[in-house]
Amino acid sequence: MNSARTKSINKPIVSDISWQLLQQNDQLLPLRALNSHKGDHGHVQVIGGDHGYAGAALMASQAALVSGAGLVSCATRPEHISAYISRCPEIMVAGINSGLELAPFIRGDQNQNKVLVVGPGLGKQAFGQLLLQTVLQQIEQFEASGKAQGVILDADALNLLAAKPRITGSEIDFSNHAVIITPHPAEAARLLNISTAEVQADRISAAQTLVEKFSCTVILKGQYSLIAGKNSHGELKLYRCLDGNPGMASGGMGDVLSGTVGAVLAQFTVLGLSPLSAAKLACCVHSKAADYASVDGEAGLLATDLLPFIRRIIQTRLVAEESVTELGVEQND
Ligand SMILES: NC(=O)C1=CN([C@@H]2O[C@H](COP(=O)(O)OP(=O)(O)OC[C@H]3O[C@@H](n4cnc5c(N)ncnc54)[C@H](OP(=O)(O)O)[C@@H]3O)[C@@H](O)[C@H]2O)[C@@H](O)CC1
Ligand SMILES: Nc1ncnc2c1ncn2[C@@H]1O[C@H](COP(=O)(O)OP(=O)(O)O)[C@@H](O)[C@H]1O
Repeated sequence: MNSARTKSINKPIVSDISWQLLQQNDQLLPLRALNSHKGDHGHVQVIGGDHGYAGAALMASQAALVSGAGLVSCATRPEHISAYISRCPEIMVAGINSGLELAPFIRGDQNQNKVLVVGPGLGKQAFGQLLLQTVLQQIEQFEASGKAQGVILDADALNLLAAKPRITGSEIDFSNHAVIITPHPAEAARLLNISTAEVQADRISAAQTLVEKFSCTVILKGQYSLIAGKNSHGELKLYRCLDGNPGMASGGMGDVLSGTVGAVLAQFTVLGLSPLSAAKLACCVHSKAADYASVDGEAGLLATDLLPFIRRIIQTRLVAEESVTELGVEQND
C-alpha cells in the first residue's frame, strides 16, 4: 500500500471517567480550611423559572447549595418567591420581570466569585429572551474590563441561543470566559442546526464541534454523558462518564445538574482549577448520586432524590476523628 496516499484519521481519544476514579485520584472537592467562610466557596446566581417552570430554577438552586456553594441566589418570577423560601430558605430569592431588574444581580461584587447558571425553566418567551440578552451583554462588558465570568448555560438559554445566535447584536465569543454548556441531545442538535438523530449517531463529533463553535466546555448529556473542552494547553480533551442510569430520564434531572456544575465551577475557580475539571466532577457526582438514589428501583426516581447523595459524595471524606486521635496517642506513646 502506498503509505503517502493513506489518510491519517485523527480520531479523538475519549477517556472513561467515573466518580470512583475521580475519588481515587483525589479529584473531589477538597476539605475546607478550618477557618474558611462562605465567601471562600463561591456564589451561584441561578437565573430562570418563568411561569410554568418554577421548579427548574428552584432545583438548580438547591443542587448548588448541596454541592457546596458558599452562597446561592436565584432571580426568578416574583410570584415564585414565597414557594421557594418555604421549600428552601437558604436561597436568596429575588423577584424580577425584566432584564433591567436582573442587571444589578449579575454585576454583583466581583470578589464574590459569582457564577451564573442561566436557563433552568427560563422559557423561550420575552421574559427568557430579555434575561439571556442581559446576561450576555453583561458578559461582553466584563470582557471589556478584562474580567472573566463563570457561566453555565442550560436548557432554554441554549434553545434561545440556537434560535437567535446574535441575541446581543454581536457574535457571541465565550473564549475569554469560563463557560460550560449542558445540552441534552435535542438542545445540541438545535445549537448545531442538525437533527437529534445525527447528534446521537456521532456524539463525540457533536461535542467536539460545540467546543469549537462556542469556545466553551461542553457536557453533552444522555447515557454516558460526554464532557469535552480545552485543557490549559489548549488541547481538546474528551471524557465519557460511566456513571448514571435510565432512572435519570425524568423531568428536572438536568436542572439539578446545572446547579451542581455552577457550584463546582464557583469553588474550583477559587482554587485555580479549570472549567473542564469542574464539568468532569459535577457530571460524575450527579450521575453517581442517581445510582445511589435508585438502588430501590429506577422508575419513579425524582430529580430532588439526588440532593442528599450529591452532598454525601462530592467532597473528600474526613478521616474519622476518633481514629486520628487514637493514632496520635499511639505515636506519642
Ligand atoms: N419542574 C420543572 O420546572 C421542569 C422544567 N423544565 C424546563 O422546561 C424547559 C424545557 O425543557 P425540555 O427539555 O423539556 O424541552 P425541550 O428541550 O424542548 O425538550 C423537549 C423535546 O426534546 C427532545 N429531547 C429532550 N431530551 C432529549 C434527549 N435526552 N434525547 C433526545 N431527545 C430529547 C424530545 O423530543 P422528542 O424525542 O419527543 O421528539 C422532547 O420532547 C426548560 O427550561 C427546562 O429547564 C424541565 O427541565 C422539566 C422540569
Ligand atoms: N438513560 C440514561 N442514562 C444515564 N443518564 C441519563 C439517562 N437519561 C437521562 N440521563 C441524565 O439525566 C439528565 C437529564 O437532563 P435533561 O434531559 O436536561 O432533563 P430535564 O430537562 O428534565 O432537566 C442528564 O444529566 C442526563 O445525562
